[in-house]
Amino acid sequence: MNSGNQTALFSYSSNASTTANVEMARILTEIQVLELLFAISIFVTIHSLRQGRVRGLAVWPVVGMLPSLLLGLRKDMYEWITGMIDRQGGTFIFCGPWFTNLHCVITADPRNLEHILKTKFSNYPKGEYFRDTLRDLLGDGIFNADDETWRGQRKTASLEFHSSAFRSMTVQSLLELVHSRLLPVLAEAHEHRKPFDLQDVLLRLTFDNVCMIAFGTDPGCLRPGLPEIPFAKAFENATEAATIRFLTPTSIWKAFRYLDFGIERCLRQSIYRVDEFAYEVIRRRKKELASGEPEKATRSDILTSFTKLSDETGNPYSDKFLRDICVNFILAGRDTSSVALAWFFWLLSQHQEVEDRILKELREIIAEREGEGEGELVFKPEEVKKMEYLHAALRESLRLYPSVPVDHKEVVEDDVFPDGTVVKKGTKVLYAVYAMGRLESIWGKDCRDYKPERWLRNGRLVSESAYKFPAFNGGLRLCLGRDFAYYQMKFVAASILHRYRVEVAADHPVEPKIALTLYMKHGLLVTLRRRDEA
Ligand code: HEM
Repeated sequence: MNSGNQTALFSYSSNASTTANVEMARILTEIQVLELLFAISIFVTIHSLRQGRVRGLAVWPVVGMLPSLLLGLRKDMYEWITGMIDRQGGTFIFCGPWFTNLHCVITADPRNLEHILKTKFSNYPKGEYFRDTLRDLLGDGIFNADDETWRGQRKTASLEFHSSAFRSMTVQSLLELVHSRLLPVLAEAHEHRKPFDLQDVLLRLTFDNVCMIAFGTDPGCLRPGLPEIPFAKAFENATEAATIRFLTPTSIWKAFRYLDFGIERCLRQSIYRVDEFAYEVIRRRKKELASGEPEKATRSDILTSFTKLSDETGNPYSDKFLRDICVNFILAGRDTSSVALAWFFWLLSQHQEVEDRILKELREIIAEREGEGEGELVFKPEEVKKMEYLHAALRESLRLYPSVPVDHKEVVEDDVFPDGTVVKKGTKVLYAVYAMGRLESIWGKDCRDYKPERWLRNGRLVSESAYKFPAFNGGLRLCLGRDFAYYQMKFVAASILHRYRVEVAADHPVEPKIALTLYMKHGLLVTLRRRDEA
């Protein structure tokens, strides 16, 4: 019994020491693991920060530069990118998390832009990633197309944009919109003395205008009471939802689309409404053209022109292709000039001396009129052409606030940029148009000042390389609507400024929104004061 007890005691103490040893070993292992993890994290942190010194931002395992990007997004993202590019000498390689589409090269070097947009144009298409992301909305339209699909549309649309019929249609449609819709809406706002969102009013104006150009139809967004128009709303929702795809891993948005879930469901429904409108207009137009009424057949909008043409096989274009063409033109022209005008009016409110010079120019132009009656003053196309200071003021505003703040290409074959950056096949390349307007290396010490004189020599407008000032893109894909956009902006700005002083509401916050187009995040709240008021 005793010996048995002793054995039990012995065996107990031997068991106890084994358990203690096991416990000790476990604790030691845990400490070692913790030490190892600690050492690894110190190593990773030092490595990431060291990488940061060379590459501009710390590069963390798995998430890459995402933490710094998120910090940048909390403030002003465009300014953050500008600072980063400036510190990196003009080109910056962003390493996104491995599970996202965010890896890219961002450049603001004019030499690189010339290389991408002109010299090696065919090596830098929009690419499959861009096309895939926007295909549901844009189809095979000019914005989303490369190679032959793009070339054919570009050629036809370019001929159209330069035809005198098209020019007079755009001039006439704008005149009607400004004088019978914009000015009455402004007069009403002035009468009620209440602040209103000028950016919204301008957006309605350019949306109606571009629909008249693309479809030959006026959706009527700009009307007293500023009604909500289902087609315009659907277009806006579709663009916003499609933009979100750029920030979402491809597999995730595709899964959401498959499940018809969340933002993808909203996108599908919005595109459905856009299509409903587009196909109805196409159906009506084809019927009109078939009826042979001469008045209808002489329309010169984009839809009518393309409907009369045939594809390379000699067949008329399909309704789907006509829809794609029109939707792309609306996307191109619906908000670019309006947001540019909103920033322009805001800059003017900060620079009285620029407004005074514009008014002087308008007075001089009006003074040249001879023997004209007292009726409502309507600026003529030849007068708009003479507004060179106003042109310079708008261009300067686009330099600081480009409507398309960042643009995108994809590399076809490995290449080296003129600044020495190596780009591999499939790399996404962004060119930071917003940053380019704020680089001392491009514009000198006063790069952040608003100075229309920058664009004038002896009072005459001088041009600048599109690779230094790419607000309208450059090279073979230069904006097709550039001349019209300047005409539109000058006509609208002159018609408003001649009648009203635009006063931005005190303390109204002004900052850019992160989107494909540089909207003012909170709109532009203004009141109007008539020029002839005391
Ligand atoms: C201030 C106003 C405008 C600005 C700043 C602007 C800017 C641009 C930019 C940056 C591009 C290149 C986009 C890209 O390829 O990714 C572009 C292309 C284009 N723009 Fe504009 N745009 C303006 C107004 C307009 C208007 C009013 C129209 C038509 C009525 C228009 C029609 C086009 C078309 C058709 C393209 C495609 C050209 C191509 O890919 O070959 N734009 N525009």
